[in-house]
Amino acid sequence: MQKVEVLDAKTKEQLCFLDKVDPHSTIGDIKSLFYKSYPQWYPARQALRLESKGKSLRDDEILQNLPVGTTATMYFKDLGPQLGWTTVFFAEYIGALLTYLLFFFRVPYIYSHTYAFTSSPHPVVTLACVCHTFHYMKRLMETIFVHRFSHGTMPLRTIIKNCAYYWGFSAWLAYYINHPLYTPPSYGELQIKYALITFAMCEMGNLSIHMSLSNLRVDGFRVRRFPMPTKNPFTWLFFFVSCPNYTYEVGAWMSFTVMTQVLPVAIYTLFGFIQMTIWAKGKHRAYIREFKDYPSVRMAIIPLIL
Ligand SMILES: CCCCCCCCCCCCCCC/C=C/C(=O)SCCNC(=O)CCNC(=O)[C@H](O)C(C)(C)COP(=O)(O)OP(=O)(O)OC[C@H]1O[C@@H](n2cnc3c(N)ncnc32)[C@H](O)[C@@H]1OP(=O)(O)O
Ligand SMILES: NC(=O)C1=CN([C@@H]2O[C@H](COP(=O)(O)OP(=O)(O)OC[C@H]3O[C@@H](n4cnc5c(N)ncnc54)[C@H](OP(=O)(O)O)[C@@H]3O)[C@@H](O)[C@H]2O)C=CC1
Repeated sequence: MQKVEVLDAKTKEQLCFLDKVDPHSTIGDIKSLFYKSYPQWYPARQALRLESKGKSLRDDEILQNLPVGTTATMYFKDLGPQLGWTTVFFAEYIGALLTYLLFFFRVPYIYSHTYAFTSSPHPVVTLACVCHTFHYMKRLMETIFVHRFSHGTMPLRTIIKNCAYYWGFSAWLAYYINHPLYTPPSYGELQIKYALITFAMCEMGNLSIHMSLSNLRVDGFRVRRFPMPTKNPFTWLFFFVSCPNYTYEVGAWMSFTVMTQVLPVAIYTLFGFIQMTIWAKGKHRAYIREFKDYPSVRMAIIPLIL
């Protein structure tokens, strides 16, 4: 049996002393024991570390494999309120989807009252609504049926930030696309048709990558692997980039920009691109660090460039 003392990471004050812990226990088990003494800190809120400012231990790490003596000293940090990913994504995506529809149906008090519940004479406006709705419905379905998230939860402050981002931008895009004075794209049907084709391809590509990532975890979270192209041609982008799901996501929004020819859509695409590039570069660096045989030709998000 092993002893575990848990100290507050900030004050170094002892919060708990567990004197009979099975050495095969995981960090997740220790969090559950700690939770018994502190019911306000459910396991998902807890971060346990071996150094007060070090890296948080993963829930699946085993006590006897850690570099500790007979008494393991761990530092506790409260991560604050947490929400499950499915709840978070429902709030983000359903919010974005419904906000857009308010503008599409021109509910009163958005545009002049003479336009209340009228529809646009331009077919591209309806097509844009179908594409936007499809995009978020797809992401909702992926959240339920495809993704296997490693973090069980998300911080409450992240959901507030993400909802502001998605709902705010959805309203802004929808306002202009569904505006009674909206003018269709300069090159008419040809522009719309090509944009629709690339949009559909990018959506299929994005789904294919999400399925590949999910398949990496079919046998649980323990085996560490990096993603590889499969027989599905949409996954061949893995030959060139570490995060093709982001490449396809940016492609879908670029197509939507060409389809609607609306400046706020281009601005939203740019914001998404910047955010995804930051994440992709971080993940790319992590893959290179972890896997010595990582393909050197791969870039983070844009083949051969970025
Ligand atoms: C016209 C309208 C305009 C509107 C404008 C609105 C402006 C808003 C701009 C904001 C832009 C935001 C863009 C969002 C786009 C969103 C897209 C998506 O929805 S993508 C899918 C959703 N994904 C995410 O949102 C990412 C969420 N994930 C995270 O935030 C992090 O993964 C994490 C915090 C959960 C964990 O971080 P990670 O790097 O994996 O862990 P570390 O161990 O390195 O820790 C770093 C740091 O975070 C603390 N931490 C870790 N876990 C948690 C947790 N569960 N809760 C709270 N805090 C956590 C950890 O302790 C570290 O802190 P430190 O102080 O260093 O100790
Ligand atoms: N329009 C916009 O502004 C933005 C849109 N998005 C969209 O949302 C989608 C999801 O975003 P995000 O969560 O950041 O995408 P990620 O690529 O970080 O993750 C997608 C899923 O794949 C898992 N995963 C990732 N890498 C691996 C790996 N090497 N092995 C096993 N599983 C892995 C993740 O698990 P884990 O829980 O470990 O992360 C997660 O479940 C994006 O693909 C994009 O389509 C995202 C950001 C901005």
